[in-house]
Amino acid sequence: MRQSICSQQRPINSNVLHPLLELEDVIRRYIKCKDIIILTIYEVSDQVHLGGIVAISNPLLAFTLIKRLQLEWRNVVYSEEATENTQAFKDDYEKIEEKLPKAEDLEGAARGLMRLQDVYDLSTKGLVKGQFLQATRDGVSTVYRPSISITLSADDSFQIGKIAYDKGDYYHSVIWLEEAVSLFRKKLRIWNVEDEGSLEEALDHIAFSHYMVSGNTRHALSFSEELLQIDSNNRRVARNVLKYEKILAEASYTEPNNLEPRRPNETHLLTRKTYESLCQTLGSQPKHYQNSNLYCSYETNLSPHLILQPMKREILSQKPDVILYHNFISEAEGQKIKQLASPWLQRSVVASGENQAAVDYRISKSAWLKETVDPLIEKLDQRITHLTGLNVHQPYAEYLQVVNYGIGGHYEPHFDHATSPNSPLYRMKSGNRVATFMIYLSAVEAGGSTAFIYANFSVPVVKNAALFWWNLHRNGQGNKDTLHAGCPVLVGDKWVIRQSTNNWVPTYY
Ligand SMILES: O=C(O)CCC(=O)C(=O)O
Ligand SMILES: [Fe+2]
Repeated sequence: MRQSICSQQRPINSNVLHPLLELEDVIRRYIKCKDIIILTIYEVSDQVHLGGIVAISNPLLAFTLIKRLQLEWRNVVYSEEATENTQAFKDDYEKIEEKLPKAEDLEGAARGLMRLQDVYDLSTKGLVKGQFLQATRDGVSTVYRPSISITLSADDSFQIGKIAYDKGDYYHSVIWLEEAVSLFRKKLRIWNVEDEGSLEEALDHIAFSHYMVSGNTRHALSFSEELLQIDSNNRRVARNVLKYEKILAEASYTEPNNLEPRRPNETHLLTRKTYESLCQTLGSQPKHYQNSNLYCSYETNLSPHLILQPMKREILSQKPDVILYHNFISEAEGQKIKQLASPWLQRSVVASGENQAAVDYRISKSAWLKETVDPLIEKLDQRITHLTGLNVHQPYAEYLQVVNYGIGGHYEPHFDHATSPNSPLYRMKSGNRVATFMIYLSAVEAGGSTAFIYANFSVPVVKNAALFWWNLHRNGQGNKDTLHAGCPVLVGDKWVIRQSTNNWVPTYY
């Protein structure tokens, strides 16, 4: 016997769960609807309740949950099977539909999953089975072991492949549709009302993807032939079969040298290889015992405010200077900052020429907190000043920025200082960013480290610690060694506060 939904303990504090809780209310009232509807909500509830909030940090659960709420629920509610006695249910569903994840959320979740798969070199077959496996020279290694295993269905794999396909990303469509085809084949034409895809759809899309990604006409032909056997009246597919046969029969046809689909470098990142290996490992920086200049100490910066409670300082690197201050913020302060920022979070933007824009290479949400919002902000500002000697008030600095990276959220390699005179920083006459002070407000379960690309090391997320580095040399020139990145969050929810100080020069100088 399943436990009643109403008696189950509700999880708290997760953005993704709000619409689910409302759905539960609707469902409770129409619990006598078709079994399939009840099953779907039970399934989601079970998964969520079993692992609580921890489980929702699993990217596979996040994707399947968003897919259920965005796509599968709609398919069930508007299905023929659900038409009897469900008009009232439909009305309620339409009332809350606005709050449910949108198609763009589903696309974002799928693309986040593909990003994680690329950066952490995860096997697609493993992901489908709920495992986070990475190919190594000696076999496979487990990158992360989830507390509950979420397997992906044929339709889940189809949906990820289809999202890649619609973007013209045939590399990912091939690898995900391969899984979808093999799972749909095993289902022997059993169709679920909530499903969007089918074996026919998957064969159709994979045939064209193979043709597009590596000119693999033989694969395109064999998938099209399989489809034609199932759907013999499909004239379009029959024409495709003829087309592929003709190409292969041409005297001038030569098999492409490399039929392995090649991964696209969408953001044209030159340092991608180093960046990804730093996200997977922690790099090869010397250890403290190998370099006596990298040591831990208590720091007061000669400030009377820190004499009684010095800060635990760990020097991580000297080229560039990077320092980690442990326990910089308390648990309660971190919680409070997250609460203050939450209502104001919006998609993060970056300087793009003279403007600001949302870009694929930075995926997170952020909010700016002025000192007037709460006395805690001023308290933190002062603590930063006591420790670093830097003035962190306007116009010598920006406002505190709180950043939240969800699953797959990242910030590809970049400099915090402006490298072009057209940067908005110069237009505001605030000077360039001298230093960055970044506080980790949360731990993550896997991924999310801060990677210093040229310096070849990465810093794992240490909850409540603060990372500090100088972006500029003493002469005001940008320090190229500071190229750094926020690796994608594999499992968890990463929160940071960042503060950049400027070398603002008053105009009367
Ligand atoms: O999140 C991180 O680890 C790095 C963030 C970062 O580089 C930035 O916000 O400028
Ligand atoms: Fe940065």
